[in-house]
Amino acid sequence: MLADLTANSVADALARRETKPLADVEAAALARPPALDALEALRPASHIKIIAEIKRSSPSRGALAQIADPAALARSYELGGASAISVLTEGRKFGGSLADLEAVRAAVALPVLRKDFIATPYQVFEARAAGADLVLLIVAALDDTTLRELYDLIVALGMTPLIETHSADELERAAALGAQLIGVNARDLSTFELDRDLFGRLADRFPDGAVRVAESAVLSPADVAHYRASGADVVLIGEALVTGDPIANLSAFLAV
Ligand SMILES: O=P(O)(O)OC[C@@H](O)[C@@H](O)c1c[nH]c2ccccc12
Repeated sequence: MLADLTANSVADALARRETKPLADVEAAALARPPALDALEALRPASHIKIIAEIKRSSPSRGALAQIADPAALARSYELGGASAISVLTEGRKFGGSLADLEAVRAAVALPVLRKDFIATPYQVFEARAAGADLVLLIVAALDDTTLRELYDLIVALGMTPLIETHSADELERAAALGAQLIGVNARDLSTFELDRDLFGRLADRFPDGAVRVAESAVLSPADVAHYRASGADVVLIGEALVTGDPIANLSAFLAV
């Protein structure tokens, strides 16, 4: 399933490349004002930090929310105290687009993450051209050579890679990259099964100094407290924020 999601995202990027050649996207990426310092925004603090996600649907959960105006939702996230915003740009299963990312970028002063199945340099240039400050790389979807190439390109463009893992072995691969921002996704992207305790089991295997991000499966403040107690610096929350009152939910999540 992860392989299909990635193959589809790469195919969609190749189709866009027909009308927007790499040289154009590269030029647009380099013409952007510099990316925001996401590592600074997500630096460990005395309180948990939240990356708030804009996601219309997912293969595991189906339709979640219409989100006619992603910029307005992003402004609510900013008002509610989020430290960064994640925008799903995958179109087929998650209902997102690069236009969503651009609209969000224009609406808020927070760092913005391109959340997609990134496997080619073209997609990284697209992210920067749309105004992304962070780009997600999923270790399970990439071989080490590609992972290194994309990681270095993200950094060279002034952005911050968020390296997503789902096992001790993948955490080691993230550490070998020198990654400073590493996530553990509670959801296995091959089976879509949730393991809420995976983050806790892996928390002390993060490399020294890395910012520790717990991804997925937060529905209540108790879930945030559980991740915090297990060592998370940051939690990435989608479903609970797009289906409920974003400002009220953020303030409850930040109060733990
Ligand atoms: O909606 P949730 O359970 O709060 O999860 C958010 C986020 O972690 C999830 O959307 C996600 C994490 N990693 C991904 C990779 C691709 C697509 C989606 C994701």
